[in-house]
Amino acid sequence: MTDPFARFADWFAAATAAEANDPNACALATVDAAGRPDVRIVLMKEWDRQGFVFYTNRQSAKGRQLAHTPYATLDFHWKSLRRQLRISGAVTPVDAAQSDAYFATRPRESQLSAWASLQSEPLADRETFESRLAETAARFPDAVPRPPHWGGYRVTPDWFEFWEDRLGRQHHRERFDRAGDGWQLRLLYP
Ligand SMILES: Cc1cc2nc3c(=O)[nH]c(=O)nc-3n(C[C@H](O)[C@H](O)[C@H](O)COP(=O)(O)O)c2cc1C
Ligand SMILES: Cc1ncc(COP(=O)(O)O)c(CN)c1O
Repeated sequence: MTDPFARFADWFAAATAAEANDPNACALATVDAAGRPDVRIVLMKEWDRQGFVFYTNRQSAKGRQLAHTPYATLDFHWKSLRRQLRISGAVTPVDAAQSDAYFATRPRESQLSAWASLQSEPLADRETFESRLAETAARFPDAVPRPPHWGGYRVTPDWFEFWEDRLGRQHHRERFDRAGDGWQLRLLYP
């Protein structure tokens, strides 16, 4: 199979069937303005041939890092399957219509949190956050609009690596590199 998206569909379906929770959880690696790496878990919410989308606060540490260096690597580890998948490429913001559509599917509490949380900024105490949540709830008694600073990012892959555990650490690694309109598949030593 030399189509990494078809392979992704297979592996993601298997992970969805096998994992106890969050088969869409992946580590998101970014680079800060000083060239230092950073990493945290996000949930991959949408994907197609254009790439893999997660949602966050664009003013967070990761948002600032992506504004400065618009590249990222995602790393899924499906423990029950003993599989790892890395996906790396350029990152672009998801457009307003798609971000609005996703935001509208979230529970009200999560929507309020997106307004009330100054994600990654220091928080003096828990009460400060709770009073910001209460103010936001009063401000939006009905539908909660998407905050302008909250939205999706799409990682458009230029490579994938599908890693599978084998006995004796003789693992199987398949690396797909973008090559013109298609993909070049090579094995890597474990
Ligand atoms: C399982 C799991 C899923 C998460 N999903 C997201 C997510 O989709 N978006 C998000 O902004 N933060 C998510 N978080 C929180 C992030 O890991 C992180 O704490 C937060 O985004 C701030 O990261 P930053 O300071 O590097 O920007 C998740 C955490 C866990 C443990
Ligand atoms: C702060 C934050 N933002 C966004 C998400 C994405 O998931 P959801 O849209 O389902 O809340 C998560 C998931 N843990 C999260 O913790």
